[in-house]
Amino acid sequence: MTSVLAPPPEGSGLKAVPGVPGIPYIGNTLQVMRHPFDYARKRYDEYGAVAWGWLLGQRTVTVQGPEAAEVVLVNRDKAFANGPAWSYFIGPFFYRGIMLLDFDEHLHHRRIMQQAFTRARLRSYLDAMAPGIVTGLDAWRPGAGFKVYDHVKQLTLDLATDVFMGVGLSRAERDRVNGAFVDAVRAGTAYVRFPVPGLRWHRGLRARKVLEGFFRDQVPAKRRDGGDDLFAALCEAETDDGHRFTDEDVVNHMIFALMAAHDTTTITLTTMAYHLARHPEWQERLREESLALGTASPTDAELDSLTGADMVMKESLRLVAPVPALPRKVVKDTSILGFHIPEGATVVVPTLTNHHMADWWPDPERFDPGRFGPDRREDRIHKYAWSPFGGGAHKCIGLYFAGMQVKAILHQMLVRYRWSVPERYEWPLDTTSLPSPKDGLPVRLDRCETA
Ligand code: HEM
Repeated sequence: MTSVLAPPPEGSGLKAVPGVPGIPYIGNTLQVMRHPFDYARKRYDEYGAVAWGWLLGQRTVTVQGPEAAEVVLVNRDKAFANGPAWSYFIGPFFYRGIMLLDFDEHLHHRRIMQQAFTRARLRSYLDAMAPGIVTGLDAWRPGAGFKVYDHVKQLTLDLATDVFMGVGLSRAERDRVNGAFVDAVRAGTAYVRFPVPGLRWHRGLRARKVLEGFFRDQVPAKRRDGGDDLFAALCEAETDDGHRFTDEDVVNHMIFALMAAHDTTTITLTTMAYHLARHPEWQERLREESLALGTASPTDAELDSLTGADMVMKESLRLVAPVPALPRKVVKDTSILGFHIPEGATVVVPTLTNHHMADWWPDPERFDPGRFGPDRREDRIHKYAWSPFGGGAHKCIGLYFAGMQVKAILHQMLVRYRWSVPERYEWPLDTTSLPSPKDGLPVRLDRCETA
């Protein structure tokens, strides 16, 4: 039965947010997590862009479409806060990560962090990453049933150890740290949100301790010795007016940055690999583009020139947004597109499903990288129609780095391997946590004759 979230203040001219809340606390959580696309379409058809329901234990207003996304992400009257919203999901595991800070404090940290993401720094990260990409890919074993997701995830985790931490680790130590990250990320979408030994939440809390201990032990040496990695960059980062991170800030930001970087990049590359397997003509086009560079280790400018790869990356980020939803807590009464949004509610921008809205994207389910070509630029329909990196004050600080890393890895994959899936294969996408293929995306991997 339809019920309104809260009556709007008298004389405000605002409308009440409609919705079918469902059973308190549980509501429509299972449908949203298991069938996000169907559910979003149904809700949009019934209620339009702004509707509410219980989701993961909270009264949640889901706002669909780029217009509402812009209001929330640009956050002109500072009514939407990141910290309390994200903390609910990942706070115990990613405590005081920059995405969980708000307003003046967030700005203060962001200005310092920006020093670790300058063009010069990114170039040195790319240089540090290049040998690891080659070694990692050369170790892949061609054949049937090669699980792309699992291998790419291992590769991006290993690269993170080189580029982000810049510390030589034994395989066992790497696996311990990498395992802790995996547990910390998975904990965010636990159904049971308190520590029961053996379950996701409990494992996440234990993982946080492992990570804190690991980074805390390394900070003094990093501060002393410096380096070309993100860890050293965060230790050295200083604004023009002399602000720097404390040791605790560095630990918190490192833990967060690793999480922010590796799963998102893995999902992007896996989605690209999936569509390139289903569309061999695009795979060939990108391979030719890569081979035409005529170099074993492309520079950032050369990677930028891979326009086909860029279009495929954008289309893959559209079809599967690695961060599927951006939650915000409403810290004062406000409005979205004429609807009254009361303080205390949670608002969610569902990027994953927004990118599939037929009102904004022609033939939205179709893999069609050409929509990002210079002659079409379908994303220009609205500034927030394509927003896999979010927007406003919290817009992804690593978006350029992500593009470089994804293209550097894809380039090396294309020149070494050709991969395919059976004609009718469709991947089973798991959307209960960050999106990923349930089957790991098994492909037939063959070495290219040119490699
Ligand atoms: C394809 C890959 C990536 C995607 C799709 C992605 C997506 C996002 C999104 C949607 C947000 C905004 C969250 C919000 O507004 O609540 C964000 C924030 C952030 N991302 Fe990324 N990200 C990617 C890669 C990276 C990489 C490689 C790094 C680091 C090297 C990174 C670091 C961050 C950080 C630090 C924030 C928080 C920024 C802030 O709150 O000021 N991301 N990312």
